[in-house]
Amino acid sequence: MKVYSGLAGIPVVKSSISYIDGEKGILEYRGIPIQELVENSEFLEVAYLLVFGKLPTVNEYKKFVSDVKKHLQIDSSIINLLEKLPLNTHPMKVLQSAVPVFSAFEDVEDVLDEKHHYNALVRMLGHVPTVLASWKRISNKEDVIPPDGSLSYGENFLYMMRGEKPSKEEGDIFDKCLILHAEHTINASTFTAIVVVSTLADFYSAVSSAVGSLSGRLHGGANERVFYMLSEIKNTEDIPSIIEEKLKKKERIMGFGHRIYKTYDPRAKILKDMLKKLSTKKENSLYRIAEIFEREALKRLGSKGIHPNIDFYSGILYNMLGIPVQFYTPVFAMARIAGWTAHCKEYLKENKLFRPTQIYDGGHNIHYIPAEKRK
Ligand SMILES: CC(=O)SCCNC(=O)CCNC(=O)[C@H](O)C(C)(C)COP(=O)(O)OP(=O)(O)OC[C@H]1O[C@@H](n2cnc3c(N)ncnc32)[C@H](O)[C@@H]1OP(=O)(O)O
Ligand SMILES: O=C([O-])CC(=O)C(=O)O
Repeated sequence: MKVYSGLAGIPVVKSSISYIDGEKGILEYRGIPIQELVENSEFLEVAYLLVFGKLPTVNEYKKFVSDVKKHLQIDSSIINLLEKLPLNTHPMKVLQSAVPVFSAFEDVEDVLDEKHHYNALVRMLGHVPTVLASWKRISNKEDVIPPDGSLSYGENFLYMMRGEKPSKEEGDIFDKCLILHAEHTINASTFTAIVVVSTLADFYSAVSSAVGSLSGRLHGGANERVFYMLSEIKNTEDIPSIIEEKLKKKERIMGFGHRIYKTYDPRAKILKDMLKKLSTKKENSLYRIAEIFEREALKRLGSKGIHPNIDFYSGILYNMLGIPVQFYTPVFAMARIAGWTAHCKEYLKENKLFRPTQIYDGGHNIHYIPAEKRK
């Protein structure tokens, strides 16, 4: 028997939700290239596409958006809960704690029932932006701003978080970021979600667990670390030695490398293009640093198939949109609700409890030693 470390290269599902060609740098959602969706669609439409397998008709989409917007308002008990938390609680932990509480507002009769899948999806898409924006305001001792359903999904989030309405351009940029983060086959957090749902736990438990999985620095948590890494650079001439030093110490370069992509992550390319366009209008020193960092890191890592991933450039865009650094990974989670839900729903069609095995390499017949005799 052999151990498949990290399950690398082992298929655990058949799925029609998204497709990656890691050699060519291709990503498709339900067969549609990511570039085309970023160009033409909006996040909630993409969420619908991912979960229901097709683009919605005009009426289907109207109903879906209206159902999500009905859930932008959260119960005052959730705000009370947030108000009791220590002010320095990381927003990923806040999110991980808040999502299971949403189940108190839905009578989940049967996890296999598609009604639950729909209800949980629209509730989480509606509640999560409000929880995050409220936590940003509460933790800064600012007044919570109620949602404004007349704004687009992304505009409303920026408004609730910042306290001022974003421009149309800011709303569009944010929406495109959400599309790019919505889904990515069986990554660690999506795998977590389907493992949880395979026990027939509800979708809130699956998503809460997935949020925990996404928070780690080898996964979504890298976007926050990239921002700190780049912000610490005072002089661009130091970049080559900073990279050398990290590699010498066997440290990972945050925002670089991927289990599946052995070339440039197509999402990073789109984010970089968006930043490049914005930087021609307004000088952005962090983007300039990131570009030089990328060039220098690629000189050392590119030949090993280690390139920028989605987490490398996203934080610089979020920074431009006025989103505080600790909220970069939570914003990733907000978008990924779509992918997690799509996979949970798909997995339950032919559910099989996840229960892998192990190769035991411990001892046998070892006897209990009373505490006073232990060394
Ligand atoms: C949304 C996302 O989750 S995207 C990924 C976000 N995570 C990061 O940006 C963190 C930095 N990146 C990494 O740690 C890795 O690239 C991972 C974990 C994402 C994927 O790596 P894996 O496929 O598991 O490869 P693994 O960890 O086995 O690394 C293979 C080799 O590449 C090296 N390597 C991989 N990524 C990096 C990196 N970012 N910096 C330096 N070296 C790296 C490893 O040190 C290892 O070298 P070795 O064979 O000499 O020991
Ligand atoms: O696919 C992965 O392993 C990580 C990733 O890029 C994502 O989840 O977006």
